[in-house]
Amino acid sequence: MESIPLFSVREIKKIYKDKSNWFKKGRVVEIGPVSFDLHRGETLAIVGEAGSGKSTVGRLLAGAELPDGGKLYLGDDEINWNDSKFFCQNIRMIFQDSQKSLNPTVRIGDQLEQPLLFNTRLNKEQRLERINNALRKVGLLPEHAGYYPHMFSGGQAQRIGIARALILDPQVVIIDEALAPLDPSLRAQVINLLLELQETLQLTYVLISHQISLVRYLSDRIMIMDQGKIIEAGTIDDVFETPKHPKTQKLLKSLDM
Ligand SMILES: Nc1ncnc2c1ncn2[C@@H]1O[C@H](COP(=O)(O)OP(=O)(O)OP(=O)(O)O)[C@@H](O)[C@H]1O
Repeated sequence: MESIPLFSVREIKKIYKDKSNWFKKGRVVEIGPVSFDLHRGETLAIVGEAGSGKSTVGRLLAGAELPDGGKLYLGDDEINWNDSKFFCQNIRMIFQDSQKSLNPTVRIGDQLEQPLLFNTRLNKEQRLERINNALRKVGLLPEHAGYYPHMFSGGQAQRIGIARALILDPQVVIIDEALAPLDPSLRAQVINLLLELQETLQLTYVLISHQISLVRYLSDRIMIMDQGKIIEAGTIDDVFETPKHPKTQKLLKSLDM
């Protein structure tokens, strides 16, 4: 294993003023601090109940939200939080509802072309080649570029979400609850696809899920969050075999293992 981690996260945190209801008005919600190191090709799962802060961490990692503290490094380089182009090119996110995150009025090919237009200097022919390759990588066909989102099933839409995340050849991919909405057989297919892509492209994944059962076979390490804090972290085998925190033990008990 390489000695320098590919992706290092140091004490990132986010502070929100809770506006969710009148009684809690003014209450401060603090997410983090969160720190971890990931080597190239590894997967970290972030697991926690609704509201534990995992999606906030995902958005911070992808540069979609600015933190109230902390640092990110890709290899040796500290990432500038305001460098959205750098985030676009290196750290991408796959969302839960691919169908909804696609623009219904724009053909898939044009949606895949947008990040290439904004972030690369490829010419039209090169862009088309990238789009065809991205579609093939996720098990779709070049002719699918001419289709509109509604012409795809949920599983295919998820594949398009993956193609879109990979089109700029990122190093880190944040997968936020992207497996939860799929039925078990489709989910197995998407998990296999993610594992295959990870191996061929040496991708580094952060997998965010509220279902601990979904992450076991995809992850090397796991971090459990509760009320904005990390309550347990370790290798997947250690945490599954000897969970230390009572909440982790409860999450695992609910698995019916
Ligand atoms: N934009 C925001 N403004 C104010 N509070 C927020 C904001 N985003 C998240 N929060 C608060 O931060 C906490 C964590 O939310 P977050 O969505 O990160 O949790 P989560 O574990 O991903 O939950 P879920 O699975 O429901 O998405 C919650 O208390 C939420 O109300």
